[in-house]
Amino acid sequence: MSVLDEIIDGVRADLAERQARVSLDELKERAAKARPAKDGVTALRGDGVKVICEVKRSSPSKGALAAIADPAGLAADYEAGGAAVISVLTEQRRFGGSLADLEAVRARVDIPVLRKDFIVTSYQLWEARAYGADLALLIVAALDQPALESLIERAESIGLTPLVEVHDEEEVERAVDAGAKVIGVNARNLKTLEVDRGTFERVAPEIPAGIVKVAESGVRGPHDLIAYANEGADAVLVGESLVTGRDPKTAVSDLVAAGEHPALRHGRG
Ligand SMILES: O=P(O)(O)OC[C@@H](O)[C@@H](O)c1c[nH]c2ccccc12
Repeated sequence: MSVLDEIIDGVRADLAERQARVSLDELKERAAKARPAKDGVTALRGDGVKVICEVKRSSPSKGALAAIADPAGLAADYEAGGAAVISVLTEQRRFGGSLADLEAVRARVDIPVLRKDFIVTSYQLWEARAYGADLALLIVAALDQPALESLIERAESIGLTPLVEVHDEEEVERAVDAGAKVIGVNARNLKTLEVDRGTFERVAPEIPAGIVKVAESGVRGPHDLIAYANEGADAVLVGESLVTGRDPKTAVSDLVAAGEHPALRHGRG
């Protein structure tokens, strides 16, 4: 069984518990009271490379990264540094996150918030909306094609922007066929947990013009952002280097400044 399969088994067990506690109707009521979702596509397009900053306590590959006693405070630092979107890991077992983290972050920042989890049912999309998310991650490798299609549709119908994650050319094709408007290329293979920074350069040319391209994982600092930008990234998603660094706000503003440099040639379109 791959790491991804193991993670998803745990996610399904935790999900079953929440579903036993909170009915779908209750979630929908809560979602109806949430502030309307902000458009994730707009937030990730435009001049300069957008920076998505992640609140992440631990990871399956590295174990504990940072305690993050105050996720909302960290998100506020990210926002002050110029982040375009905040990503909040809500998976509990391997990443140490929760819906409470999502809710706390949502209450503190004005920019869009991404629910980062292993979403396998529409219940989780309703949760995302109920706890204030504007975007939700959908991992192609975790879903069969009918499930991917229906989750993209459901996400959009309730106002969420799906960030559809791929690892190779075949998954790009599936994402595009399913109607993805924002595609994230994850340099970390979720089956082996290895990071290959060459993944984006290989896979991004398969993504049609007009779709927002996000380079995910392995960004250590401005030089990695610049490399991804030159390979056509509209945005980068950064976690570990921000949560383990000493000054997240400055680290984000250094990334944002690098992404705004006029010499950068973005592959936008
Ligand atoms: O911490 P990093 O290497 O900067 O990576 C962030 C993000 O890309 C990574 O957390 C991630 C990308 N896709 C995921 C899917 C599930 C969980 C986590 C992820």
